[in-house]
Amino acid sequence: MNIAYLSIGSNIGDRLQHLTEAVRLLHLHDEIEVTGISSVYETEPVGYTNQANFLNLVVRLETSLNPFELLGVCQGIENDLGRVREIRWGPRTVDLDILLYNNDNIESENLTVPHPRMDERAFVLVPLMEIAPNLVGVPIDDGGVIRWRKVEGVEHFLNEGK
Ligand SMILES: Nc1ncnc2c1ncn2[C@@H]1O[C@H](COP(=O)(O)OP(=O)(O)OP(=O)(O)O)[C@@H](O)[C@H]1O
Ligand SMILES: Nc1nc2c(c(=O)[nH]1)N=C(CO)CN2
Repeated sequence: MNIAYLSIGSNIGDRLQHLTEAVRLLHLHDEIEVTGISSVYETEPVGYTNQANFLNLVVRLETSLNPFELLGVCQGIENDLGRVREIRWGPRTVDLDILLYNNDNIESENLTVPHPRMDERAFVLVPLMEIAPNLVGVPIDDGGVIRWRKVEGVEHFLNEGK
């Protein structure tokens, strides 16, 4: 079984309904089980700022689909929910991006995983951190991404009193 994380966003129409329907359609797929859903966040547009605010969330999936099959399902859901592609990074009824697929690195014409812009997008990292705190990473100068790991905190001094 494979584990994937998707970012889902909407900034046209009934945004929350679009997000809800996208998650429902994913979960209804025979080869997908949605096993984690973040909170929904209202976010200002990045990349192309002359558009309405988005609602964003991140989901965790377990799936027998390969990454390219999963991309096809995502694009089918976008089409089912009426997405029209007019302006790059522009308004959309719904957008489903594959963030991570296992620990795979995929570089192909139609699919790059990890998503190439995920580590510069708070609308991705904040909901991802909520459902997978051990997965958030930061880019490093060789173009890679280091993955943070949680270590012991420093709050123990609070128990020592002042
Ligand atoms: N990880 C990925 N998830 C989804 N689509 C991807 C991914 N990597 C590459 N693509 C390709 O990107 C193409 C354009 O996707 P789309 O129009 O949704 O981009 P966008 O969401 O507006 O911008 P961004 O990719 O910056 O989020 C898709 O047709 C798809 O083939
Ligand atoms: N806040 C926000 N901004 C965006 C988003 C998005 O989902 N949320 N998606 C984009 C293209 O993928 C471009 N800009």
